Amino acid sequence: MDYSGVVEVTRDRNGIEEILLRNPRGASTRVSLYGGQVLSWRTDQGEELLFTSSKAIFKPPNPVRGGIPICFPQFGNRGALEQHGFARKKLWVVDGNPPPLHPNDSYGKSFVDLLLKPSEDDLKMWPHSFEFRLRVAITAEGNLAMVSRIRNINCKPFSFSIAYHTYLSISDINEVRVEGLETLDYLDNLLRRERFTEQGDTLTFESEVDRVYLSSSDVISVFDHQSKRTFQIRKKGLPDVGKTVYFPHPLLPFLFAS
Ligand SMILES: O=P(O)(O)OC[C@H]1O[C@H](O)[C@H](O)[C@@H](O)[C@@H]1O
Repeated sequence: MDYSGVVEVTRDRNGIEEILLRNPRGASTRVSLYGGQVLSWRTDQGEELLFTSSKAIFKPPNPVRGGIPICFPQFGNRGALEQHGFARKKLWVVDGNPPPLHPNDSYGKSFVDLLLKPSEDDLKMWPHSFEFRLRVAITAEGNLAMVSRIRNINCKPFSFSIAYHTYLSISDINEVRVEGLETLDYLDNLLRRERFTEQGDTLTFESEVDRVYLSSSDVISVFDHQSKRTFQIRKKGLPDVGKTVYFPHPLLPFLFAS
């Protein structure tokens, strides 16, 4: 089974296209061309798995606080660009003819490929010619899969950061624990990025947390005891994990950066 099941293309209130993907069992994801941002991921029972803030502003040029903003070419304020770079505030296009990916990245998945190229203005801020290809896919099992490919289209080397700034929907932050970050070093954004080592076996949350865990393993689990749901987050080629929890809001943004 190999299908690219784009079910529907709609326009949001600003006239920007959104693409709905659905798997045969009915699990779905919706991605906006604004920012290449996944805004929804639903189970086959229709339950939303991503959080979007009720205060999110759906009006360009604001970034949307919710779903999965793409941070590129900078994560956070670690660089000269605006917070999280410009990709989350740009209009992406659908790439009808992307360079081939590994067959496993297509097999049994419903997917769409998006493309971002720098505008003249972007090149003034960040003078590097790139093509950013993003594949968003939903698997036969209802998993959400994202693959990013950044191509340097001239010969001058450049470095960048990328993050999937994923806002997971959880029931009650007091009922959540995270496994897979034990014993790692992290930079604490609430303490001027000072470096600490994680001591606990699993992580629970009692107050605001804003950290980047360094060189994490490729599987992290987020257990939500109240909703009896476990998110398993698998990554490849992205070394670090960030974790931000705002209190008292019931959301657990989770992100990966490199
Ligand atoms: O408000 P935004 O620009 O979307 O950033 C949202 C969050 O991004 C990261 O998680 C940073 O570590 C946080 O300090 C920041 O609050």
